[in-house]
Amino acid sequence: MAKQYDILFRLLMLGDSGVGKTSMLRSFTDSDFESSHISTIGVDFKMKTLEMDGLKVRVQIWDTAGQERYKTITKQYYRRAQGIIFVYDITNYSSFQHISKWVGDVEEVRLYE
Ligand SMILES: Nc1nc2c(ncn2[C@@H]2O[C@H](COP(=O)(O)OP(=O)(O)OP(=O)(O)O)[C@@H](O)[C@H]2O)c(=O)[nH]1
Repeated sequence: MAKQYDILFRLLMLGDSGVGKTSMLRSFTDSDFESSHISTIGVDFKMKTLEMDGLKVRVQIWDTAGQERYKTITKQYYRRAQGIIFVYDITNYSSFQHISKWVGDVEEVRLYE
């Protein structure tokens, strides 16, 4: 059976609830947009395989819930990611200010592992 990919990247999306994490991901993997906001429960993921320099690169993107109540679940994924996409809503200044809090949460988990 042909190999499905040559390289796998695991990425994680973090940011406040409602900033558009799920929407960005759907747009990237399915070229689709949903106008209603259905909050992610815990963690969800989608994949996309891209061809780069003759290599099949599979990107596995983990979409986390922005709501505080899911923090215990979402933190479990901080360690496993090779890259993190911090998302804010350009029309919501506090969601931008909170980016430093999200970065701090990641540092807390990754520095003390
Ligand atoms: N106008 C506009 N609305 C957007 C855009 N991106 C997302 N939205 C809307 O913003 C709302 C929230 O989007 P989601 O992608 O569900 O947000 P989220 O960050 O995944 O939220 P949680 O799962 O609760 O953490 C939805 O109603 C989307 O339709 C955008 O670029 N422009």
